[in-house]
Formats: sequence, structure tokens, C-alpha cells
Amino acid sequence: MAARSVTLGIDLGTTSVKAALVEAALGDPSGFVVLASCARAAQAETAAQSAAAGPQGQEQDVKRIIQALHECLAALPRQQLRKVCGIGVSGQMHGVMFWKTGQGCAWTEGGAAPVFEPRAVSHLVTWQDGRCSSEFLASLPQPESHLSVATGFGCATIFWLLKNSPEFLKSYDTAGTIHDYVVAMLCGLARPLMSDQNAASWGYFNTRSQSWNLEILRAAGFPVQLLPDVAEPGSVAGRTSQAWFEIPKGTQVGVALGDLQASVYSCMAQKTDAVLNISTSVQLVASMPSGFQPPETPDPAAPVAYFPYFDRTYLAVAASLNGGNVLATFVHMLVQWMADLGLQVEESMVYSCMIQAAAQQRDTCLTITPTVLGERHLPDQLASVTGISSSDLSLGHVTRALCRGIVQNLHSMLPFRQLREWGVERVIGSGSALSRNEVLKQEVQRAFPLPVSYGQDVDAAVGAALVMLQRSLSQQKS
Ligand SMILES: Nc1ncnc2c1ncn2[C@@H]1O[C@H](COP(=O)(O)OP(=O)(O)OP(=O)(O)O)[C@@H](O)[C@H]1O
Ligand SMILES: O=C(CO)[C@@H](O)[C@H](O)[C@H](O)[C@H](O)CO
Repeated sequence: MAARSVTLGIDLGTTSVKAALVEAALGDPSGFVVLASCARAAQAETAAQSAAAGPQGQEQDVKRIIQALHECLAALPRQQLRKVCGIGVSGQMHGVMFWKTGQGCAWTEGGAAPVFEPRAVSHLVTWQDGRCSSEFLASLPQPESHLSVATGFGCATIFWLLKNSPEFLKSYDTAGTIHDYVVAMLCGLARPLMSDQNAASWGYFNTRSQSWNLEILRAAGFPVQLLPDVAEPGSVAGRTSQAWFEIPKGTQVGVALGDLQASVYSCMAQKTDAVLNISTSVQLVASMPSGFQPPETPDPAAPVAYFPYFDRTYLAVAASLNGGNVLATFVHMLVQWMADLGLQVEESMVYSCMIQAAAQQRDTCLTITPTVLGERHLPDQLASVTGISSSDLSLGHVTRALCRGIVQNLHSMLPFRQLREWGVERVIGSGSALSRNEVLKQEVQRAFPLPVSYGQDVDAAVGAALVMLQRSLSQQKS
């Protein structure tokens, strides 16, 4: 085997940042091994920069995300970091942040290792942001794309800022996802590059022509100069402009990927596999045959969307906004109620008690529709609880009903028998909200008419590392 075939994958998720070091292993059936990995909760939620966003605004502090990233890097073995020949980055799709060209960060020695610190940057407005009402979205021009535009999508957020906070927009001249920002800072790029995976997640991007809907956007007064240039996923965005921890200056960095595509890449071994990822949100994904083209016009009422994957292929995706975040909301609510009652309790303790209680409670008549965030195809349909009887009110009943509700809601978006019709033979479960929750696993097993197996829980980071590993191996061969 050729030397230096270690790659680093980074996933900038909604709840946590993850990093994984991956090496080629010809002896292993998967062809690779994960040498080390690390995850850190970002705890980056912060108040919206524009008061007009109201309580629907969902923003994250970029400084805290980068701090969590650096904590992950610091926890990885230094001698392995020295061998890294490629860096792959993925992250939460749809979101947008802004920065000033040339002033997005400053490199410092950061104690033991060189690190970059965000400088003239905005918050990240995330995919969970709800400031764009149905009326506001209906006032926007019709995109020339097969994907419709929902609240939390980069272009919708920019339109909203243009209307409600034009002064704010004037402070910046560059925009990207959080993962495009990290790639741009690592490589010292004056303008960020964006893969079609992330461009499609912003809306107003045509995946057939691989171009932004520039004419439509310009006609609506949209600041098109903020849109990044688009590059193929799997291509190289640049090389590190500085040594970063032990990773040498000049290391190749891939164009940032969507976390959805990166986690699918880490575990979809066969075309006949479907992937069920439950982390902050939920995605059920199947691959479409090569040559498949999605319909030309968007259907905002369709619960299944087609997202670009690699080599101009598509994934069929039922993307529910309500996954682990619903459990997290329930946990926050309990912790807050306890505090109001004068009791202090750790969230991790609540998770383990409620999962244990629901594991004992094998069934319930309580029915929870868990759509606290609505869904993109049904934004105004929020959560509800029915079948409440005085015998079904224990923590076990409620947690069982919540976990069942998350799975049933997904089933209502993409009936699981449809997977069979697409030729799917097994489902790979991934994501840490699933791997850490035995009851959710039971509900998945109960609902799917197909065998379900489980991957690792740093999936998107591993997927991002693998894309770069495969690139490095094919470069070594040629
Ligand atoms: N102690 C715990 N036990 C079980 N589940 C937990 C615990 N803590 C958090 N979770 C679940 O894990 C979810 C977060 O998953 P994860 O860390 O994969 O998020 P993420 O990677 O940032 O998500 P995404 O990739 O969607 O952005 C939470 O929403 C919650 O449901
Ligand atoms: O969950 C996410 C971020 O943590 C999203 O990026 C999803 O992957 C995405 O919203 C969905 O899968 C596709 O729309």
C-alpha cells in the first residue's frame, strides 16, 4: 500500500461537530478503517441578529461551532494528524452565514496548535429557521428547479433579510453554508466554492444545468453576488494555507458536501440499500438509477424530494424536520419543568431514564404526531397528542409514543412498502439519535418490512473522509 493514505473527515452538524480519521485497509471488507473519531456538542444556539426574525428565528454562533471543531481536532492523535493527505468537510445543509472577503478569520497559535478564529462573520441562520412564513414564501418568484423553496433555505433567508434587514446584508459581501466557510478559511479562498449538493439545498439552483437561477433572482432584486461558485462534489476546493494542528500546510481540502450525502456515502454499500438516518432530523434515502432525472418543476406538496448525490445521480429523500430534535425538545421541557419545581436534573440523566422507562413499556395507545417544526411540505401542521387516557401518562408511555410517532411520521411521508417497489433489500440505520436510543430502534424494527442493520455514529464525518480517501487512492494509482 502506498504511504500517507489517511484522510480527515469533519461534519458540522446541527447539534454536534464530529471528526474522523480514516485509512485505507485492503484487508477489511469495507476497504477502510476508522483510526480515531471524536464528537463535541456545539451548544451554539443564540438569539437572532435581526429582532424582526422573532421567536421563529434559529441561529447559531459560528465562533462556538469553530471552537467545538478545534476541540475535536485537539482530541485526535497527533501522529495520525501528521499523516493526513486530504480533508473532507460536510455539514448541516440549507443554512446560510455571511462574512467579509479577506476578513472571515484570523489565524493564531491558539496555545499548542495553529487555529483560525472567526472575525467579520454573521451568525449561521440554520435549516431549522422558521422566519419565512407561508405567505412570505408564496410572495417569492417561482424557481426554475425541481426543488421547491422552504423556510430555512439559504436563498429564502437572503430574500427575507433583503426585505426585513437590508442594512444587515450590506455589512457582508460573501455567503456560504457553515461547511463552505470552513473550507474557504482553511484554504484562504477569496470566494467560497459550493458543491451542487449544498447549492440545491439553498433553492433557486437548477441541478440539470448546474447553475443558479440568476435571471429570476436578479429580476427580484436578489444580491446574486453573494452566491458562491459551484463545483463538483468530490473535487478539490484548494489546499490548506497554513499548518492546522499537526496537518501540514498544502493538504488538499475537498469542496464541502451535504451531511445527508456524506452520511449516505459512509454506509450505502449496495444500490439496493436504503439509509435511515436519525440525528437532529430524519432522512430516509434510496438511490435512484443512473440516468434518472427528477421532474422539471417543483411540487411543494410532495413529501419526497430528489437531492443531487455524486456523478450526476440522485437520491430520493423523505426528509422529516422532526427527529432527535423532538426528543431533545421533550427533554428540555422536562428539565425546565423540574427547574420550575425547584429541582436540578442533568439532560443526560433524563435521556437514560426515559429510554429505560419506555423500554419496559412495550406498547401504548397514546398517539403523538411529533411535528413540532411542521414539515416542508406541510409547514403549518404542528404536533398533536391523541388517545390520552389516565392509564397512559407515565414517562414510559409518552416516550414510547414519541419514538413511535417519529417513525410513523416518516412512514406517512414515504410509505415503507415503496422501498420494496424500488428494489430496496435492506435498510441501514445511522445517526446518533438512533444509535443511542434502544426504543427508537425497536420502533424502527417494528415498522419496516425489511431487515435493518446499523452503521457507526460518526457517519457523515466518515463519509466526508472516504470521498477524499477514494480520491487520494485513485490519484496514487494514476
Ligand atoms: N444522552 C442521550 N441519549 C440518547 N439520545 C441523545 C442523548 N443526547 C442527545 N441525544 C439525541 O441525539 C440527537 C443529536 O444527534 P447528533 O449528535 O447526531 O446530532 P447532529 O449530528 O448534530 O445532527 P445532524 O447531523 O442532524 O446535524 C439529539 O437531538 C437527541 O435526540
Ligand atoms: O439534518 C440536517 C442538518 O443537521 C439537514 O442538513 C438534513 O440533512 C437536511 O435537512 C435534509 O436531509 C435534506 O433536506
